[in-house]
Amino acid sequence: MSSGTPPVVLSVAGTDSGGAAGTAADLTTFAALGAHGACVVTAVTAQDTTGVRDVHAVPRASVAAQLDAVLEDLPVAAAKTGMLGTPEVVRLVAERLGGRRLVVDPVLVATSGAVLGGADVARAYVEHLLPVAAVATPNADEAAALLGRDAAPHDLASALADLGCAVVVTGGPDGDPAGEACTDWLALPGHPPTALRHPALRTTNDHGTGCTFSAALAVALARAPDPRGPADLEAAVAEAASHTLAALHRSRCWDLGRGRGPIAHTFPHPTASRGDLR
Ligand SMILES: Nc1ncnc2c1ncn2[C@@H]1O[C@H](COP(=O)(O)OP(=O)(O)O)[C@@H](O)[C@H]1O
Ligand SMILES: Cc1ncc(COP(=O)(O)O)c(N)n1
Repeated sequence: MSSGTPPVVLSVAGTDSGGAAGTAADLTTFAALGAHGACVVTAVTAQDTTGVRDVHAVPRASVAAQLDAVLEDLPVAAAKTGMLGTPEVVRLVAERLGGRRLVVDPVLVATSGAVLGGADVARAYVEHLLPVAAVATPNADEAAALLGRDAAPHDLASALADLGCAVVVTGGPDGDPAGEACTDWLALPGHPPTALRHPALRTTNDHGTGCTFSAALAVALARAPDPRGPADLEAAVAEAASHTLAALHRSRCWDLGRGRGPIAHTFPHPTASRGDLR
């Protein structure tokens, strides 16, 4: 690759009109971490910080055409999936991106509680996409929905890793009685799960956190020498968590919207330091 050329990382996700989650979170995270972002849109949501008002699923043929356009032209180093919306699109993504450096964030429910993928979508993830992914990043609720049963986060991580991919069951601050630490559980097929702990931040501006984390993980995997090796995987997850924590820290005092505000995707720029623009 010629000097200065960034790695290409692909987002396959839905849009969020409020600019907090989905495609917006992915592309801004890729840019912040020095990757060129390509994007395949699977759904258009009418969404703000308080909820999701409407979802338009992009037809399978159009998602397939977008995937073909990107894959036939660009050297995609890694990809991540967010909201896929329908079982047909989950299967399509498994066919086109399976076996690559692929991070699957199985988006089923938004921070606001809106359902973005039903039981049929959850089944398609388990049957088709997780077995061909490099890493899956469900939160504990999504992991339970995928397995159809509840259990402790480390058990959920182990059970999902049995499908053949590495799994990070992410945990927000609610998992800690004191609310001071977050524990993400990393499980690799055939290995006992490992607890990865980092400080918890008190904030209501966390819309888009899971998208930011999985996008940062895809960039780290794009650069990893051995993306399936335990050491590189653990380092990539730690990098993604630290990027996410820094982003949550930057947005913690923001006052945007009436609901759970966006996590910061931007890096402060010297010429854009006036925080009071309205
Ligand atoms: N309040 C918080 N403080 C610090 N880290 C957080 C906080 N909330 C989530 N995280 C971290 O952000 C990443 C994404 O997790 P999570 O919020 O569980 O995703 P999702 O949006 O899918 O529920 C994980 O590494 C998790 O530990
Ligand atoms: C289009 C789209 N993709 C993903 C999410 C999940 O993000 P969050 O869990 O922060 O609501 C979302 N709300 N909208």
